Amino acid sequence: MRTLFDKLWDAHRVEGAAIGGHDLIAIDRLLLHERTGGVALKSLAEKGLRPLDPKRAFAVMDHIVSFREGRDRDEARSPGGGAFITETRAMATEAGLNLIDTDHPSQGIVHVIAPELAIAAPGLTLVCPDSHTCSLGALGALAWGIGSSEAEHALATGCVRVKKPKQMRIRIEGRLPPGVTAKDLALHIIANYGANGGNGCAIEYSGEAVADLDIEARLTLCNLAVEFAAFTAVIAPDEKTRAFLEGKPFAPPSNVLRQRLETDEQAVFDREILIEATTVSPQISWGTSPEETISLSGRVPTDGREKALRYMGLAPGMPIEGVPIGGAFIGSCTNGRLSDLVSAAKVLRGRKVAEGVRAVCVPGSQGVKREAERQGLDVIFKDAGFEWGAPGCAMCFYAGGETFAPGTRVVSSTNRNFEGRQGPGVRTHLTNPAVVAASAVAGRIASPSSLPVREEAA
Ligand SMILES: CC(C)[C@H](C(=O)O)[C@@H](O)C(=O)O
Ligand code: SF4
Repeated sequence: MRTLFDKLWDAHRVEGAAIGGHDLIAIDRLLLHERTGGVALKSLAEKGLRPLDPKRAFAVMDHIVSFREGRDRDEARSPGGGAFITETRAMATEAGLNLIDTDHPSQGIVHVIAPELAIAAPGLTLVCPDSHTCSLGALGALAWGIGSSEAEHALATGCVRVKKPKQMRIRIEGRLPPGVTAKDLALHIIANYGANGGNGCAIEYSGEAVADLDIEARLTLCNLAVEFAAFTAVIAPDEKTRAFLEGKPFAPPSNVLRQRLETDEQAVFDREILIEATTVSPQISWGTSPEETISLSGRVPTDGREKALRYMGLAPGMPIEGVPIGGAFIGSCTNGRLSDLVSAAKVLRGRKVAEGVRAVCVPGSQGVKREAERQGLDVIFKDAGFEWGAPGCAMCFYAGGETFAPGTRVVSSTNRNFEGRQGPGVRTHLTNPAVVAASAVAGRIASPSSLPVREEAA
């Protein structure tokens, strides 16, 4: 009796190659970005080695690229950052990798474009020197983040040496209430079990509420697994997965996509968690770790955590709703997909961002941007007073260069709220895109339902 994860693992474990408790796992597809992937390519070239199978590797530009609409090809968002772009391009080209360059029609955040292009698909192993590679497990792939030197190894050998993790199943039964998203579910889990709750495990998310999620929402749920200290996350592929991937450029053939891939009924996990979906509410982080999260209608905790409170400029026991903000960001591999932009635009339509708030939306990929523009979402965002950016990680993490002013309180659709994550002194509150939009309009942390009724709707 095996779990889905066991099946993925066994199908890729190289027989007879285990050493010191580690297995050798064959990698189907390797993703690299200009921030950490370029390092791996450079180191490999310096050793005089070449990728074993360059067409299995994809070099993507996302972390350092400028998010200025109309940016130039080599324009970075941090001083000196252009070298990451030009060097990665040169080495990826020389090595014969698939290159998704800054001006490529599919460019975007690696974890956003891998599903869009079906580079990630059920049954495949994928690695990338980036921690949020766990997102791709949402498609039934075995995908996890590695270091640059492991990426170099994977390029050269097509394999990665890795210890098989323990396994945890998180079943989410029942239905999420209206207005509660996959982001809220993920934050709820981290808040309740702690940022170390995943404890290095491979997590399988299952249950009615997970089956109900569309693929983009599943990607969001799995994206935050690494903030739960999990090795990775997986979700069994279903008809939605197949429908999502079919016909995309790198999709496996239909008969492969149709294979059943799921946990056997009697399979045993090292740990099981059961969550009742109806108990989950919209969430927002108040502190400097994703576990420092409360319900949007809740109050800042009164027990300890003084350092986080001081950094965030909050007092124990105060309601989080109503706290004035200076910035809003919608984007990232967590919530920078079309459905995220749609949910924010629904709140923004016919409304304006409050004075004194800098609001920025950066679609996760060129594909997301194109579709959003086709639907007129860019007009809604811009009319409301949002900046509309060019795809990339943008303000999800500070890379030097442009950011919010020090001390600015920012509501953000991203996944990390560490001190300085979005810039020196910047205070990040993680939440879902609709709450980001509502807060931008209100000029304070606010739920969409608390906004005054729009004139046209009155
Ligand atoms: C730069 C990269 C290695 C990093 C990661 O691994 O996650 C980044 O994407 C992040 O989100 O902090
Ligand atoms: S969008 Fe943010 S979390 Fe995602 S890969 Fe980029 S920097 Fe990392």
